[in-house]
Amino acid sequence: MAVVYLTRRANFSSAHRLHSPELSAEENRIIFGKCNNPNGHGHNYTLEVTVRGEINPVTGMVLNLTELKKAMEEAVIDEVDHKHLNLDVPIFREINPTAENMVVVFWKLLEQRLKGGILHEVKLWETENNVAVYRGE
Ligand SMILES: Nc1nc2c(c(=O)[nH]1)N=C([C@H](O)[C@H](O)COP(=O)(O)OP(=O)(O)OP(=O)(O)O)CN2
Ligand SMILES: [Zn+2]
Repeated sequence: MAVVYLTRRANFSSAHRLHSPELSAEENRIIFGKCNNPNGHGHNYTLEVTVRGEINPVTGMVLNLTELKKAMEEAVIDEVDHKHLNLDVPIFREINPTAENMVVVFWKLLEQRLKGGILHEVKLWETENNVAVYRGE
């Protein structure tokens, strides 16, 4: 049986501030620099989600891409698009919204939604030069 990797991409826009409550104000400024500005700043993120599985011989699909689109929209995009992550998204009130933390959070949301252990990779482009990847390890 052939195992195929299937990827769907989605875009969203969010504001965030990089800040750790475990650090002093000065340490936060030193570590996070301009990204620690209390007013926050925005990114146009690109999320890429890859599932992995055998091709269903009847449908010819690993997973219907329409289902993957819906799962991504409902589990992730609707929660974060046009939001200030630190203020409007409960989980990021507790977790610093770095790209690394975001991919792990998104993995958990998508894994619950997709079920069946088919999730392979969650990739988040924060800018065209900065990308974080998580494979559930
Ligand atoms: N390990 C991480 N480091 C940084 C993260 C992150 O999520 N993980 N995030 C940021 C900021 O969010 C920052 O906004 C990154 O974007 P930007 O400042 O635009 O990036 P650059 O200065 O590198 O801009 P280039 O145009 O790519 O030069 C910072 N660090
Ligand atoms: Zn940023």
